[in-house]
Amino acid sequence: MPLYVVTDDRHVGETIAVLGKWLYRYRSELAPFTTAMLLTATAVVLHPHHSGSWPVAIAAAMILAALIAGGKRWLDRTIERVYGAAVTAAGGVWLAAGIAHGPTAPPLPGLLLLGTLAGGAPWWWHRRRRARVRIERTIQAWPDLADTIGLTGSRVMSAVVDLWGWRARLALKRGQTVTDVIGKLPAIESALSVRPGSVRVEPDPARADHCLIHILEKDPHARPIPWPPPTGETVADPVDLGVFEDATPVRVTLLHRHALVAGIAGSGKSGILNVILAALTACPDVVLWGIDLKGGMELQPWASCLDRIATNPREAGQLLADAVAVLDTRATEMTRRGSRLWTPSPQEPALIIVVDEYAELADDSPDATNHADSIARRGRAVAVTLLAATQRPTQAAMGKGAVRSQMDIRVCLRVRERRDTDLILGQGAHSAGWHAHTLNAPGKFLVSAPGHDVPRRARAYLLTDERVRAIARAHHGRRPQLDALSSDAIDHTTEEEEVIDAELIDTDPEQALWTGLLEAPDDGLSVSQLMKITGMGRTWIYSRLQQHADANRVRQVSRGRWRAATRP
Ligand SMILES: Nc1ncnc2c1ncn2[C@@H]1O[C@H](COP(=O)(O)OP(=O)(O)OP(=O)(O)O)[C@@H](O)[C@H]1O
Repeated sequence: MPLYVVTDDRHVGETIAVLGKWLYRYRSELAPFTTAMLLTATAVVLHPHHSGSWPVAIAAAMILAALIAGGKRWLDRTIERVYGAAVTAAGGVWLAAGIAHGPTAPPLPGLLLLGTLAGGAPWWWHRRRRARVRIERTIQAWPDLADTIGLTGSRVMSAVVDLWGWRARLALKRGQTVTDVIGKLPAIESALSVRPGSVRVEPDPARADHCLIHILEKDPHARPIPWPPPTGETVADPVDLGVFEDATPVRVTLLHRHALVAGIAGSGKSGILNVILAALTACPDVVLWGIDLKGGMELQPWASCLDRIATNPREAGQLLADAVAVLDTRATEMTRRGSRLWTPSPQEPALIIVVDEYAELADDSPDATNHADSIARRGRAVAVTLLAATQRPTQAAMGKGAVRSQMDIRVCLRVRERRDTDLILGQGAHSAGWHAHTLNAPGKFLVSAPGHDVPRRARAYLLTDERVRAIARAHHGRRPQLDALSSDAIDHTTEEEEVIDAELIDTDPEQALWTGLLEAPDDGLSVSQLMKITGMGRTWIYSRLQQHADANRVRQVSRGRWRAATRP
Protein backbone atom coordinates (compact mmCIF):
# COMPACT_ATOMS: atom_id res chain seq x y z
CA MET A 1 0.00 0.00 0.00
CA PRO A 2 1.64 3.30 -1.03
CA LEU A 3 2.01 6.00 1.62
CA TYR A 4 0.35 9.30 0.74
CA VAL A 5 1.37 12.28 2.83
CA VAL A 6 -0.77 15.23 1.83
CA THR A 7 1.42 18.30 2.21
CA ASP A 8 -1.33 20.92 2.28
CA ASP A 9 -3.21 19.01 4.94
CA ARG A 10 -4.84 21.49 7.23
CA HIS A 11 -5.58 18.83 9.80
CA VAL A 12 -2.17 17.78 11.05
CA GLY A 13 -3.83 14.98 12.96
CA GLU A 14 -4.82 13.24 9.74
CA THR A 15 -1.22 13.14 8.50
CA ILE A 16 -0.06 11.74 11.83
CA ALA A 17 -2.81 9.13 11.72
CA VAL A 18 -1.80 8.05 8.18
CA LEU A 19 1.85 7.91 9.24
CA GLY A 20 0.95 5.94 12.37
CA LYS A 21 -1.03 3.44 10.31
CA TRP A 22 1.87 3.05 7.88
CA LEU A 23 4.35 2.49 10.70
CA TYR A 24 2.00 -0.05 12.26
CA ARG A 25 1.45 -1.85 8.95
CA TYR A 26 5.18 -2.14 8.31
CA ARG A 27 6.15 -2.78 11.94
CA SER A 28 7.68 -6.14 11.12
CA GLU A 29 9.94 -4.76 8.35
CA LEU A 30 10.87 -1.77 10.55
CA ALA A 31 11.70 -3.92 13.60
CA PRO A 32 15.53 -3.71 13.21
CA PHE A 33 15.36 0.13 13.07
CA THR A 34 12.90 0.23 15.98
CA THR A 35 15.31 -1.90 18.02
CA ALA A 36 18.25 0.40 17.15
CA MET A 37 16.21 3.44 18.20
CA LEU A 38 15.21 1.83 21.48
CA LEU A 39 18.86 0.99 22.25
CA THR A 40 19.90 4.56 21.44
CA ALA A 41 17.09 6.03 23.57
CA THR A 42 18.03 3.80 26.53
CA ALA A 43 21.69 4.85 26.24
CA VAL A 44 20.67 8.54 25.97
CA VAL A 45 18.59 8.27 29.16
CA LEU A 46 21.08 6.23 31.26
CA HIS A 47 24.45 7.68 30.17
CA PRO A 48 24.34 11.08 31.96
CA HIS A 49 23.57 9.83 35.49
CA HIS A 50 24.03 6.03 35.47
CA SER A 51 27.06 5.44 33.27
CA GLY A 52 28.38 2.92 35.84
CA SER A 53 25.36 0.65 35.29
CA TRP A 54 26.73 -0.80 32.00
CA PRO A 55 27.59 -4.23 33.56
CA VAL A 56 23.88 -4.65 34.36
CA ALA A 57 23.05 -4.16 30.63
CA ILE A 58 25.66 -6.77 29.62
CA ALA A 59 24.46 -9.27 32.25
CA ALA A 60 20.79 -8.80 31.28
CA ALA A 61 21.60 -9.20 27.57
CA MET A 62 23.63 -12.37 28.18
CA ILE A 63 20.89 -13.97 30.31
CA LEU A 64 18.33 -13.10 27.61
CA ALA A 65 20.59 -14.47 24.86
CA ALA A 66 21.06 -17.72 26.82
CA LEU A 67 17.28 -18.03 27.26
CA ILE A 68 16.72 -17.52 23.52
CA ALA A 69 19.44 -20.02 22.63
CA GLY A 70 17.77 -22.68 24.77
CA GLY A 71 14.15 -21.69 24.06
CA LYS A 72 13.06 -24.56 21.83
CA ARG A 73 9.46 -24.01 22.85
CA TRP A 74 9.29 -20.59 21.18
CA LEU A 75 11.71 -21.09 18.33
CA ASP A 76 11.83 -24.61 16.92
CA ARG A 77 14.68 -24.10 14.44
CA THR A 78 18.28 -23.97 15.64
CA ILE A 79 19.27 -21.35 13.09
CA GLU A 80 16.56 -19.02 14.39
CA ARG A 81 17.67 -19.49 18.00
CA VAL A 82 21.31 -18.84 17.08
CA TYR A 83 20.29 -15.66 15.23
CA GLY A 84 18.13 -14.42 18.15
CA ALA A 85 20.88 -15.09 20.71
CA ALA A 86 23.61 -13.44 18.58
CA VAL A 87 21.57 -10.30 17.89
CA THR A 88 20.59 -9.98 21.58
CA ALA A 89 24.19 -10.40 22.78
CA ALA A 90 25.54 -7.89 20.22
CA GLY A 91 22.78 -5.39 21.09
CA GLY A 92 23.59 -5.80 24.81
CA VAL A 93 27.30 -5.10 24.24
CA TRP A 94 26.49 -1.97 22.19
CA LEU A 95 24.03 -0.78 24.87
CA ALA A 96 26.63 -1.27 27.63
CA ALA A 97 29.16 0.77 25.61
CA GLY A 98 26.51 3.42 24.91
CA ILE A 99 25.64 3.69 28.61
CA ALA A 100 29.31 3.95 29.59
CA HIS A 101 30.56 6.37 26.88
CA GLY A 102 27.42 7.94 25.45
CA PRO A 103 25.61 6.71 22.27
CA THR A 104 27.27 9.36 20.09
CA ALA A 105 30.85 8.52 21.10
CA PRO A 106 32.74 7.20 18.05
CA PRO A 107 32.59 4.55 16.72
CA LEU A 108 29.25 3.67 18.36
CA PRO A 109 26.88 5.39 15.82
CA GLY A 110 28.65 3.71 12.89
CA LEU A 111 28.65 0.36 14.65
CA LEU A 112 24.94 0.70 15.41
CA LEU A 113 24.16 1.43 11.75
CA LEU A 114 26.28 -1.48 10.52
CA GLY A 115 24.84 -3.82 13.16
CA THR A 116 21.27 -2.81 12.25
CA LEU A 117 21.86 -3.56 8.58
CA ALA A 118 23.82 -6.77 9.21
CA GLY A 119 21.37 -8.05 11.84
CA GLY A 120 18.38 -6.84 9.79
CA ALA A 121 19.32 -8.65 6.58
CA PRO A 122 18.45 -12.19 7.77
CA TRP A 123 15.33 -10.76 9.42
CA TRP A 124 14.10 -9.12 6.22
CA TRP A 125 15.02 -12.23 4.22
CA HIS A 126 13.42 -14.76 6.57
CA ARG A 127 10.71 -16.72 4.68
CA ARG A 128 8.55 -17.61 7.67
CA ARG A 129 8.50 -13.99 8.90
CA ARG A 130 7.54 -12.70 5.48
CA ALA A 131 4.84 -15.35 5.13
CA ARG A 132 3.48 -14.51 8.60
CA VAL A 133 3.30 -10.84 7.69
CA ARG A 134 1.52 -11.65 4.43
CA ILE A 135 -1.02 -13.78 6.27
CA GLU A 136 -1.69 -11.06 8.86
CA ARG A 137 -2.32 -8.58 6.08
CA THR A 138 -4.54 -11.02 4.19
CA ILE A 139 -6.58 -11.70 7.33
CA GLN A 140 -6.99 -7.96 7.88
CA ALA A 141 -7.99 -7.40 4.29
CA TRP A 142 -10.21 -10.50 4.07
CA PRO A 143 -13.60 -8.76 4.56
CA ASP A 144 -12.89 -6.57 1.49
CA LEU A 145 -11.41 -9.48 -0.49
CA ALA A 146 -14.41 -11.66 0.39
CA ASP A 147 -16.75 -8.97 -0.99
CA THR A 148 -14.75 -8.86 -4.23
CA ILE A 149 -14.66 -12.64 -4.59
CA GLY A 150 -18.35 -13.05 -3.85
CA LEU A 151 -17.97 -14.72 -0.46
CA THR A 152 -19.30 -11.81 1.56
CA GLY A 153 -19.62 -12.59 5.24
CA SER A 154 -16.90 -15.25 5.36
CA ARG A 155 -14.00 -14.75 7.76
CA VAL A 156 -10.57 -16.23 8.41
CA MET A 157 -10.62 -17.95 11.80
CA SER A 158 -6.99 -19.04 12.01
CA ALA A 159 -3.97 -19.37 9.77
CA VAL A 160 -0.58 -21.06 9.96
CA VAL A 161 2.56 -20.89 7.87
CA ASP A 162 3.83 -24.25 6.67
CA LEU A 163 6.68 -25.54 4.57
CA TRP A 164 5.01 -24.83 1.24
CA GLY A 165 2.94 -21.71 1.96
CA TRP A 166 0.15 -21.20 4.42
CA ARG A 167 -3.21 -22.67 5.33
CA ALA A 168 -6.27 -21.05 6.88
CA ARG A 169 -9.61 -22.11 8.32
CA LEU A 170 -12.49 -20.16 6.86
CA ALA A 171 -15.87 -19.63 8.54
CA LEU A 172 -18.57 -19.18 5.92
CA LYS A 173 -21.70 -17.09 6.12
CA ARG A 174 -24.77 -19.17 6.96
CA GLY A 175 -26.03 -20.81 3.81
CA GLN A 176 -22.65 -20.76 2.06
CA THR A 177 -20.97 -24.12 1.52
CA VAL A 178 -17.56 -25.40 0.52
CA THR A 179 -18.93 -25.87 -3.03
CA ASP A 180 -19.42 -22.07 -3.24
CA VAL A 181 -15.76 -21.60 -2.25
CA ILE A 182 -14.58 -24.21 -4.79
CA GLY A 183 -16.58 -22.41 -7.47
CA LYS A 184 -14.66 -19.21 -6.68
CA LEU A 185 -11.17 -20.71 -6.81
CA PRO A 186 -9.87 -18.60 -9.73
CA ALA A 187 -11.31 -15.46 -8.08
CA ILE A 188 -9.62 -16.33 -4.76
CA GLU A 189 -6.28 -16.82 -6.53
CA SER A 190 -6.65 -13.47 -8.23
CA ALA A 191 -7.68 -11.68 -5.02
CA LEU A 192 -4.69 -13.13 -3.15
CA SER A 193 -2.35 -12.34 -6.09
CA VAL A 194 -1.00 -15.89 -6.18
CA ARG A 195 -0.06 -18.31 -8.95
CA PRO A 196 -3.03 -19.89 -10.82
CA GLY A 197 -3.69 -23.38 -9.50
CA SER A 198 -1.99 -22.70 -6.16
CA VAL A 199 -5.07 -22.60 -3.91
CA ARG A 200 -6.62 -25.82 -2.56
CA VAL A 201 -9.96 -25.99 -0.76
CA GLU A 202 -11.02 -28.88 1.44
CA PRO A 203 -14.26 -29.37 3.35
CA ASP A 204 -14.14 -29.41 7.14
CA PRO A 205 -15.49 -32.85 8.06
CA ALA A 206 -16.91 -31.42 11.31
CA ARG A 207 -18.73 -28.30 10.02
CA ALA A 208 -20.58 -27.64 6.76
CA ASP A 209 -20.10 -23.89 7.25
CA HIS A 210 -16.32 -24.13 7.61
CA CYS A 211 -13.61 -25.04 5.14
CA LEU A 212 -9.85 -25.19 4.90
CA ILE A 213 -7.91 -23.32 2.28
CA HIS A 214 -4.28 -24.02 1.49
CA ILE A 215 -2.15 -21.55 -0.42
CA LEU A 216 0.88 -23.26 -1.97
CA GLU A 217 3.55 -20.68 -2.68
CA LYS A 218 5.87 -23.47 -3.82
CA ASP A 219 4.77 -26.68 -5.57
CA PRO A 220 5.65 -29.64 -3.32
CA HIS A 221 5.42 -31.88 -6.38
CA ALA A 222 7.61 -29.84 -8.67
CA ARG A 223 10.21 -32.62 -8.91
CA PRO A 224 9.67 -36.32 -9.59
CA ILE A 225 9.50 -38.39 -6.42
CA PRO A 226 11.76 -41.47 -6.37
CA TRP A 227 10.14 -44.78 -5.58
CA PRO A 228 10.73 -46.21 -2.11
CA PRO A 229 10.74 -50.05 -2.06
CA PRO A 230 7.34 -51.33 -0.95
CA THR A 231 6.76 -52.49 2.59
CA GLY A 232 3.77 -54.75 1.86
CA GLU A 233 4.24 -58.50 1.93
CA THR A 234 0.78 -59.64 0.93
CA VAL A 235 -1.85 -58.47 -1.52
CA ALA A 236 -3.98 -57.51 1.49
CA ASP A 237 -1.44 -54.80 2.41
CA PRO A 238 -1.98 -51.32 0.99
CA VAL A 239 0.09 -50.23 -1.99
CA ASP A 240 1.83 -46.84 -1.80
CA LEU A 241 1.16 -45.00 -5.06
CA GLY A 242 2.86 -41.70 -4.26
CA VAL A 243 2.51 -38.76 -1.89
CA PHE A 244 -0.08 -36.07 -1.27
CA GLU A 245 0.92 -32.42 -1.13
CA ASP A 246 1.19 -32.58 2.66
CA ALA A 247 3.77 -35.38 2.24
CA THR A 248 1.47 -38.12 3.54
CA PRO A 249 1.59 -41.32 1.46
CA VAL A 250 -1.26 -42.30 -0.89
CA ARG A 251 -2.20 -45.82 0.14
CA VAL A 252 -4.78 -48.03 -1.55
CA THR A 253 -5.67 -51.65 -0.93
CA LEU A 254 -6.29 -53.61 -4.11
CA LEU A 255 -7.52 -56.88 -2.65
CA HIS A 256 -11.22 -57.48 -3.40
CA ARG A 257 -11.34 -54.21 -5.34
CA HIS A 258 -11.30 -53.21 -8.99
CA ALA A 259 -9.17 -50.23 -9.96
CA LEU A 260 -9.25 -47.77 -12.84
CA VAL A 261 -6.31 -45.57 -13.84
CA ALA A 262 -7.27 -42.95 -16.41
CA GLY A 263 -5.77 -39.87 -18.01
CA ILE A 264 -4.66 -38.47 -21.34
CA ALA A 265 -1.66 -39.84 -23.25
CA GLY A 266 1.54 -39.04 -21.39
CA SER A 267 -0.22 -38.30 -18.11
CA GLY A 268 1.55 -41.16 -16.32
CA LYS A 269 -0.77 -44.19 -16.52
CA SER A 270 2.05 -46.63 -17.21
CA GLY A 271 3.99 -45.00 -14.39
CA ILE A 272 1.19 -45.80 -11.93
CA LEU A 273 0.83 -49.34 -13.29
CA ASN A 274 4.57 -49.80 -12.76
CA VAL A 275 4.32 -48.66 -9.13
CA ILE A 276 1.42 -51.04 -8.52
CA LEU A 277 3.12 -53.96 -10.29
CA ALA A 278 6.36 -53.35 -8.40
CA ALA A 279 4.39 -53.80 -5.17
CA LEU A 280 2.21 -56.71 -6.31
CA THR A 281 5.01 -58.76 -7.84
CA ALA A 282 6.63 -58.79 -4.39
CA CYS A 283 3.54 -60.49 -2.91
CA PRO A 284 3.51 -64.31 -3.00
CA ASP A 285 -0.30 -64.48 -2.72
CA VAL A 286 -1.36 -62.86 -5.98
CA VAL A 287 -1.18 -64.18 -9.52
CA LEU A 288 -1.00 -61.50 -12.20
CA TRP A 289 -2.35 -61.75 -15.70
CA GLY A 290 -1.84 -59.02 -18.27
CA ILE A 291 -3.69 -57.76 -21.33
CA ASP A 292 -1.71 -55.34 -23.43
CA LEU A 293 -3.13 -54.61 -26.82
CA LYS A 294 -0.34 -52.18 -27.69
CA GLY A 295 1.54 -55.28 -28.85
CA GLY A 296 2.81 -55.99 -25.35
CA MET A 297 4.86 -52.80 -25.27
CA GLU A 298 3.70 -51.53 -21.90
CA LEU A 299 3.63 -54.77 -19.92
CA GLN A 300 6.66 -56.33 -21.62
CA PRO A 301 9.11 -55.38 -18.82
CA TRP A 302 6.88 -57.31 -16.39
CA ALA A 303 6.38 -60.34 -18.67
CA SER A 304 8.50 -62.63 -16.51
CA CYS A 305 6.34 -61.85 -13.48
CA LEU A 306 3.01 -62.19 -15.27
CA ASP A 307 1.60 -65.67 -15.14
CA ARG A 308 -0.06 -65.00 -18.46
CA ILE A 309 -0.08 -62.18 -20.99
CA ALA A 310 -2.42 -61.49 -23.90
CA THR A 311 -1.27 -59.19 -26.67
CA ASN A 312 -4.04 -59.54 -29.25
CA PRO A 313 -7.84 -59.46 -29.05
CA ARG A 314 -8.18 -63.23 -29.44
CA GLU A 315 -5.78 -63.96 -26.56
CA ALA A 316 -7.42 -61.25 -24.49
CA GLY A 317 -10.86 -62.80 -25.02
CA GLN A 318 -9.52 -66.24 -24.02
CA LEU A 319 -7.75 -64.84 -20.96
CA LEU A 320 -10.88 -63.09 -19.70
CA ALA A 321 -13.03 -66.16 -20.43
CA ASP A 322 -10.59 -68.20 -18.34
CA ALA A 323 -10.75 -65.62 -15.55
CA VAL A 324 -14.55 -65.97 -15.54
CA ALA A 325 -14.08 -69.77 -15.33
CA VAL A 326 -11.81 -69.29 -12.31
CA LEU A 327 -14.34 -66.92 -10.78
CA ASP A 328 -17.22 -69.39 -11.23
CA THR A 329 -15.25 -72.31 -9.78
CA ARG A 330 -14.16 -70.29 -6.80
CA ALA A 331 -17.73 -69.08 -6.20
CA THR A 332 -18.96 -72.69 -6.17
CA GLU A 333 -16.11 -73.72 -3.88
CA MET A 334 -16.88 -70.91 -1.48
CA THR A 335 -20.53 -71.93 -1.31
CA ARG A 336 -19.35 -75.46 -0.51
CA ARG A 337 -17.04 -74.15 2.22
CA GLY A 338 -19.71 -71.78 3.53
CA SER A 339 -17.42 -68.75 3.26
CA ARG A 340 -18.24 -65.34 1.81
CA LEU A 341 -14.76 -64.09 0.88
CA TRP A 342 -11.76 -65.74 -0.80
CA THR A 343 -8.84 -65.14 1.54
CA PRO A 344 -5.67 -65.24 -0.56
CA SER A 345 -2.61 -67.23 0.48
CA PRO A 346 0.40 -68.43 -1.53
CA GLN A 347 -1.48 -71.73 -1.99
CA GLU A 348 -4.75 -70.04 -3.03
CA PRO A 349 -3.66 -66.70 -4.48
CA ALA A 350 -5.77 -63.76 -5.59
CA LEU A 351 -5.92 -63.15 -9.35
CA ILE A 352 -5.48 -59.60 -10.64
CA ILE A 353 -5.89 -58.91 -14.34
CA VAL A 354 -3.98 -55.84 -15.50
CA VAL A 355 -5.46 -54.33 -18.65
CA ASP A 356 -3.47 -51.62 -20.37
CA GLU A 357 -5.64 -49.44 -22.60
CA TYR A 358 -9.01 -50.85 -21.75
CA ALA A 359 -10.67 -48.83 -24.53
CA GLU A 360 -8.77 -50.85 -27.17
CA LEU A 361 -10.18 -54.03 -25.68
CA ALA A 362 -13.72 -52.69 -25.97
CA ASP A 363 -13.08 -51.64 -29.59
CA ASP A 364 -11.31 -54.79 -30.74
CA SER A 365 -12.95 -57.52 -28.76
CA PRO A 366 -16.56 -56.85 -27.80
CA ASP A 367 -16.87 -60.44 -26.51
CA ALA A 368 -14.00 -59.83 -24.12
CA THR A 369 -15.86 -56.90 -22.61
CA ASN A 370 -18.77 -59.18 -21.72
CA HIS A 371 -16.36 -61.28 -19.68
CA ALA A 372 -14.81 -58.14 -18.17
CA ASP A 373 -18.30 -56.97 -17.20
CA SER A 374 -18.88 -60.28 -15.51
CA ILE A 375 -15.59 -60.05 -13.59
CA ALA A 376 -16.36 -56.45 -12.61
CA ARG A 377 -19.72 -57.42 -11.18
CA ARG A 378 -18.88 -60.74 -9.51
CA GLY A 379 -15.12 -60.94 -9.09
CA ARG A 380 -14.51 -59.05 -5.84
CA ALA A 381 -15.53 -61.70 -3.30
CA VAL A 382 -13.54 -64.45 -5.04
CA ALA A 383 -10.46 -62.19 -5.37
CA VAL A 384 -10.54 -62.10 -9.17
CA THR A 385 -10.23 -58.40 -9.94
CA LEU A 386 -9.39 -55.93 -12.68
CA LEU A 387 -6.77 -53.21 -12.77
CA ALA A 388 -7.57 -51.24 -15.91
CA ALA A 389 -5.77 -48.27 -17.43
CA THR A 390 -7.32 -46.17 -20.16
CA GLN A 391 -7.14 -42.89 -22.00
CA ARG A 392 -10.84 -42.85 -22.75
CA PRO A 393 -13.13 -44.04 -19.99
CA THR A 394 -16.27 -43.17 -21.99
CA GLN A 395 -19.39 -45.24 -21.63
CA ALA A 396 -18.79 -46.79 -25.05
CA ALA A 397 -15.13 -47.50 -24.32
CA MET A 398 -15.84 -49.03 -20.92
CA GLY A 399 -18.11 -51.71 -22.33
CA LYS A 400 -21.60 -52.13 -21.04
CA GLY A 401 -21.08 -49.76 -18.15
CA ALA A 402 -20.65 -52.24 -15.32
CA VAL A 403 -16.90 -52.00 -15.54
CA ARG A 404 -16.60 -48.30 -14.82
CA SER A 405 -19.32 -48.17 -12.19
CA GLN A 406 -17.78 -51.16 -10.38
CA MET A 407 -14.35 -49.57 -10.08
CA ASP A 408 -13.83 -48.98 -6.34
CA ILE A 409 -10.45 -47.28 -6.77
CA ARG A 410 -10.22 -44.54 -9.38
CA VAL A 411 -6.96 -42.82 -10.09
CA CYS A 412 -7.52 -39.77 -12.25
CA LEU A 413 -4.45 -38.31 -13.93
CA ARG A 414 -4.52 -35.25 -16.12
CA VAL A 415 -7.59 -34.96 -18.37
CA ARG A 416 -8.18 -32.58 -21.24
CA GLU A 417 -11.69 -31.42 -20.42
CA ARG A 418 -13.59 -30.88 -17.22
CA ARG A 419 -16.32 -33.34 -18.17
CA ASP A 420 -13.69 -36.10 -18.45
CA THR A 421 -13.24 -35.81 -14.68
CA ASP A 422 -16.92 -36.69 -14.26
CA LEU A 423 -16.49 -39.63 -16.64
CA ILE A 424 -13.64 -41.05 -14.59
CA LEU A 425 -14.62 -40.12 -11.05
CA GLY A 426 -18.40 -40.00 -11.37
CA GLN A 427 -21.08 -37.43 -12.07
CA GLY A 428 -20.66 -34.20 -10.11
CA ALA A 429 -16.99 -34.79 -9.31
CA HIS A 430 -15.83 -31.65 -11.10
CA SER A 431 -18.19 -29.33 -9.26
CA ALA A 432 -17.20 -31.00 -5.97
CA GLY A 433 -13.63 -29.82 -6.52
CA TRP A 434 -12.01 -32.73 -8.38
CA HIS A 435 -10.20 -30.56 -10.90
CA ALA A 436 -8.09 -33.08 -12.82
CA HIS A 437 -7.80 -30.74 -15.83
CA THR A 438 -5.52 -28.49 -13.74
CA LEU A 439 -2.98 -31.24 -12.98
CA ASN A 440 0.11 -29.87 -14.63
CA ALA A 441 2.76 -32.61 -14.73
CA PRO A 442 2.88 -36.33 -15.54
CA GLY A 443 2.27 -38.53 -12.53
CA LYS A 444 0.12 -35.94 -10.71
CA PHE A 445 -3.23 -37.46 -9.85
CA LEU A 446 -6.40 -37.40 -7.78
CA VAL A 447 -7.60 -40.57 -6.13
CA SER A 448 -11.11 -41.60 -5.20
CA ALA A 449 -11.19 -44.80 -3.15
CA PRO A 450 -12.35 -46.07 0.23
CA GLY A 451 -10.68 -43.69 2.70
CA HIS A 452 -9.95 -41.10 0.01
CA ASP A 453 -13.11 -39.10 -0.52
CA VAL A 454 -11.87 -35.51 -0.75
CA PRO A 455 -9.98 -34.08 -3.72
CA ARG A 456 -6.33 -33.99 -2.68
CA ARG A 457 -3.57 -33.76 -5.25
CA ALA A 458 -0.86 -36.36 -5.23
CA ARG A 459 2.14 -37.31 -7.31
CA ALA A 460 3.02 -40.89 -8.12
CA TYR A 461 6.45 -42.28 -7.42
CA LEU A 462 8.63 -42.48 -10.50
CA LEU A 463 10.18 -45.81 -11.41
CA THR A 464 12.84 -45.69 -14.09
CA ASP A 465 12.83 -48.37 -16.82
CA GLU A 466 16.05 -49.79 -15.41
CA ARG A 467 14.50 -50.07 -11.97
CA VAL A 468 11.45 -51.81 -13.42
CA ARG A 469 13.69 -54.38 -15.14
CA ALA A 470 15.67 -54.93 -11.93
CA ILE A 471 12.50 -55.42 -9.86
CA ALA A 472 11.02 -57.82 -12.42
CA ARG A 473 14.28 -59.82 -12.39
CA ALA A 474 14.33 -59.90 -8.60
CA HIS A 475 10.68 -60.98 -8.27
CA HIS A 476 10.12 -63.40 -11.14
CA GLY A 477 11.47 -66.45 -9.34
CA ARG A 478 9.07 -65.93 -6.46
CA ARG A 479 5.79 -65.76 -8.36
CA PRO A 480 3.08 -68.17 -7.23
CA GLN A 481 0.97 -70.46 -9.42
CA LEU A 482 -2.80 -70.55 -9.49
CA ASP A 483 -4.27 -73.12 -7.09
CA ALA A 484 -5.20 -76.50 -8.59
CA LEU A 485 -8.92 -75.78 -8.35
CA SER A 486 -8.60 -72.58 -10.38
CA SER A 487 -6.19 -73.94 -12.97
CA ASP A 488 -8.38 -77.01 -13.50
CA ALA A 489 -11.20 -74.65 -14.36
CA ILE A 490 -9.23 -73.28 -17.27
CA ASP A 491 -9.37 -75.13 -20.50
CA HIS A 492 -5.82 -74.81 -21.77
CA THR A 493 -6.48 -76.79 -24.88
CA THR A 494 -6.34 -74.61 -27.95
CA GLU A 495 -6.10 -75.74 -31.55
CA GLU A 496 -2.52 -74.53 -31.61
CA GLU A 497 -1.46 -76.71 -28.74
CA GLU A 498 -2.93 -79.91 -30.11
CA VAL A 499 -0.44 -79.98 -32.95
CA ILE A 500 2.50 -80.52 -30.62
CA ASP A 501 4.48 -83.61 -31.45
CA ALA A 502 3.93 -86.16 -28.69
CA GLU A 503 7.53 -87.32 -29.10
CA LEU A 504 8.74 -84.05 -27.65
CA ILE A 505 7.40 -84.99 -24.25
CA ASP A 506 10.24 -85.97 -21.96
CA THR A 507 10.27 -86.84 -18.28
CA ASP A 508 12.99 -84.31 -17.39
CA PRO A 509 11.42 -80.85 -17.80
CA GLU A 510 14.77 -79.11 -18.43
CA GLN A 511 15.57 -81.63 -21.17
CA ALA A 512 12.03 -81.46 -22.54
CA LEU A 513 12.25 -77.70 -22.77
CA TRP A 514 15.56 -77.80 -24.57
CA THR A 515 14.43 -80.52 -27.00
CA GLY A 516 11.25 -78.54 -27.66
CA LEU A 517 13.22 -75.37 -28.39
CA LEU A 518 15.65 -77.22 -30.65
CA GLU A 519 12.91 -78.89 -32.63
CA ALA A 520 10.54 -75.92 -32.66
CA PRO A 521 9.19 -74.82 -36.05
CA ASP A 522 10.60 -71.66 -37.67
CA ASP A 523 8.01 -69.44 -36.01
CA GLY A 524 8.95 -70.88 -32.60
CA LEU A 525 6.79 -72.31 -29.82
CA SER A 526 4.48 -70.33 -27.57
CA VAL A 527 4.90 -70.34 -23.81
CA SER A 528 1.66 -72.32 -23.47
CA GLN A 529 3.09 -74.98 -25.80
CA LEU A 530 6.30 -75.10 -23.77
CA MET A 531 4.20 -75.48 -20.63
CA LYS A 532 2.45 -78.43 -22.20
CA ILE A 533 5.72 -80.06 -23.33
CA THR A 534 7.44 -79.71 -19.96
CA GLY A 535 4.44 -80.00 -17.71
CA MET A 536 5.77 -76.93 -15.85
CA GLY A 537 4.13 -73.58 -14.98
CA ARG A 538 4.47 -70.30 -16.83
CA THR A 539 6.80 -68.76 -14.22
CA TRP A 540 9.18 -71.72 -14.46
CA ILE A 541 9.19 -71.47 -18.28
CA TYR A 542 9.89 -67.73 -18.19
CA SER A 543 12.74 -68.14 -15.73
CA ARG A 544 14.39 -70.89 -17.86
CA LEU A 545 13.86 -68.91 -21.07
CA GLN A 546 15.45 -65.91 -19.39
CA GLN A 547 18.50 -68.04 -18.43
CA HIS A 548 18.78 -69.44 -21.97
CA ALA A 549 18.33 -65.99 -23.49
CA ASP A 550 21.00 -64.49 -21.19
CA ALA A 551 23.39 -67.18 -22.49
CA ASN A 552 22.26 -66.46 -26.09
CA ARG A 553 21.05 -70.07 -26.46
CA VAL A 554 17.48 -69.13 -27.43
CA ARG A 555 15.83 -66.33 -29.29
CA GLN A 556 12.36 -64.83 -29.30
CA VAL A 557 11.14 -65.28 -32.89
CA SER A 558 8.11 -63.06 -32.39
CA ARG A 559 6.23 -61.84 -29.34
CA GLY A 560 5.84 -64.77 -26.94
CA ARG A 561 7.30 -67.41 -29.37
CA TRP A 562 10.69 -68.98 -28.82
CA ARG A 563 13.12 -71.41 -30.37
CA ALA A 564 16.79 -72.38 -29.98
CA ALA A 565 19.25 -69.81 -31.37
CA THR A 566 21.06 -72.45 -33.44
CA ARG A 567 19.54 -75.62 -34.85
CA PRO A 568 21.17 -79.07 -34.89
N1 LIG B 1 5.22 -40.05 -11.36
C1 LIG B 1 5.93 -39.42 -12.30
N2 LIG B 1 6.80 -38.46 -11.97
C2 LIG B 1 7.51 -37.83 -12.93
N3 LIG B 1 7.43 -38.09 -14.25
C3 LIG B 1 6.58 -39.03 -14.64
C4 LIG B 1 5.78 -39.75 -13.69
N4 LIG B 1 5.02 -40.64 -14.39
C5 LIG B 1 5.33 -40.49 -15.69
N5 LIG B 1 6.26 -39.54 -15.84
C6 LIG B 1 6.87 -39.09 -17.11
O1 LIG B 1 5.85 -38.91 -18.08
C7 LIG B 1 6.13 -39.65 -19.26
C8 LIG B 1 4.86 -40.34 -19.75
O2 LIG B 1 4.44 -41.25 -18.76
P1 LIG B 1 3.64 -42.59 -19.09
O3 LIG B 1 4.26 -43.32 -20.22
O4 LIG B 1 3.46 -43.32 -17.81
O5 LIG B 1 2.27 -41.97 -19.59
P2 LIG B 1 1.00 -42.72 -20.15
O6 LIG B 1 -0.19 -42.01 -19.59
O7 LIG B 1 1.09 -44.19 -19.87
O8 LIG B 1 1.13 -42.44 -21.69
P3 LIG B 1 0.50 -43.32 -22.89
O9 LIG B 1 -0.98 -43.27 -22.72
O10 LIG B 1 1.00 -42.60 -24.10
O11 LIG B 1 1.07 -44.70 -22.73
C9 LIG B 1 7.21 -40.66 -18.88
O12 LIG B 1 8.19 -40.70 -19.88
C10 LIG B 1 7.80 -40.18 -17.60
O13 LIG B 1 9.07 -39.61 -17.81
